[in-house]
Amino acid sequence: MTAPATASALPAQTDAVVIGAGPVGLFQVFQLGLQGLSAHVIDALPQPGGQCAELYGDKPIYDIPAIAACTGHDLTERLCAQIAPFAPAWHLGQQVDTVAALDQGGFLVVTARGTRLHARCVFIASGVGAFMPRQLKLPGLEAFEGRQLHYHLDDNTSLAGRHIVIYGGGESAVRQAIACALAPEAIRAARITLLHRRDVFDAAPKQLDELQALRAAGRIQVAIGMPGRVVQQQGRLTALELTNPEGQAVELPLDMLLVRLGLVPRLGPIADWGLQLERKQLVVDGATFATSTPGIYAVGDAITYPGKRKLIVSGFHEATLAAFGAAEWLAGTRLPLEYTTSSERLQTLLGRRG
Ligand SMILES: Cc1cc2nc3c(=O)[nH]c(=O)nc-3n(C[C@H](O)[C@H](O)[C@H](O)COP(=O)(O)OP(=O)(O)OC[C@H]3O[C@@H](n4cnc5c(N)ncnc54)[C@H](O)[C@@H]3O)c2cc1C
Repeated sequence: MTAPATASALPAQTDAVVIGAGPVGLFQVFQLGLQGLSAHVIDALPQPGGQCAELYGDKPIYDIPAIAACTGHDLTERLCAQIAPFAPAWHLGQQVDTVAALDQGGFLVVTARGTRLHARCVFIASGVGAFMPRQLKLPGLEAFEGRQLHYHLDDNTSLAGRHIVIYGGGESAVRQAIACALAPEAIRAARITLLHRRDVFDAAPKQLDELQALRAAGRIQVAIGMPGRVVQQQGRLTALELTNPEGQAVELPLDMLLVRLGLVPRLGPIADWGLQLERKQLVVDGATFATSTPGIYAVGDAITYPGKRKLIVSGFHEATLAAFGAAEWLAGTRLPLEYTTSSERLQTLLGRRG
């Protein structure tokens, strides 16, 4: 952890900040809600779900208790619905840079986008690290980021009249190309090109069928080649120069380039927060999931303890005990176990009673 911070602007107050909106961070919010603790959730990605949404959104998971099969996206949706009664505050698309103990108690949590939160306790559910888009490195390309070069696209961004090139061969590139082709006509791109180094795409069979149908209908074009150079005119990115499979240099004109080469996890600033680490994993007490700093808890793939398994169900167990650990630490006393089936207090918190 960095030195005690002095706040320049008044940060929002909350019981808990949950760093990471993967499946374990989401379930952490639920368990905190049952303890009557409010939460703000922060994730570097623009949407919740962590690895489930980003790495296997359309693939099936078979080992979630009582759900015979669901996809990564399904699980994320179910978890978001389950925590809705607790109305967490969301801060997506921003990485947490600093967690600092405050002289007056609690922690100041600051993100790269300047969000400042004063929390009574902090839960690190950061998985394998903050997911950042894998960048396309070409001389001069970086200068177009945010204008013609993007790594994420909001659903309602208007591409009307433009030629968008989506670069990548994995699930997220394919999904993005399909979404662009099926966008409402008023905002749909004039031309959509999916660019990959070979004509083989790694996505779920349903998506591959959809891609094939849209290609056959001429709504998505596929370009094969490796980008080697940017072409610009009067400060505008006008094309990418590709080396095609025959080894020739060809130009692919474009108005917008969306790079979807997957994500790379970065442990990032967590290593600077003064917490005990073992092989880049946070060391926790397996009874309360407290880290080496009182008031900071850690759960999910980010942690290590004897017997740790990197499974979603293990993370759910950890989140449950971490919420009890924090609630008892804040209350200074042991708290009773209540069941959601029979506790009026819990049912009221869940919005199941009038
Ligand atoms: C291909 C694949 C298939 C899998 N299949 C299964 C399965 O069938 N069953 C199963 O149980 N498990 C499965 N797993 C493992 C499972 O996905 C992980 O155990 C689970 O995602 C861990 O959840 P988490 O919430 O701890 O971390 P993650 O899902 O990694 O989420 C962590 C989140 O924290 C964010 N973050 C990190 N650092 C910061 C920061 N500083 N600021 C802001 N945000 C930050 C990241 O952006 C990320 O969104 C699979 C994993 C993979 C890769």
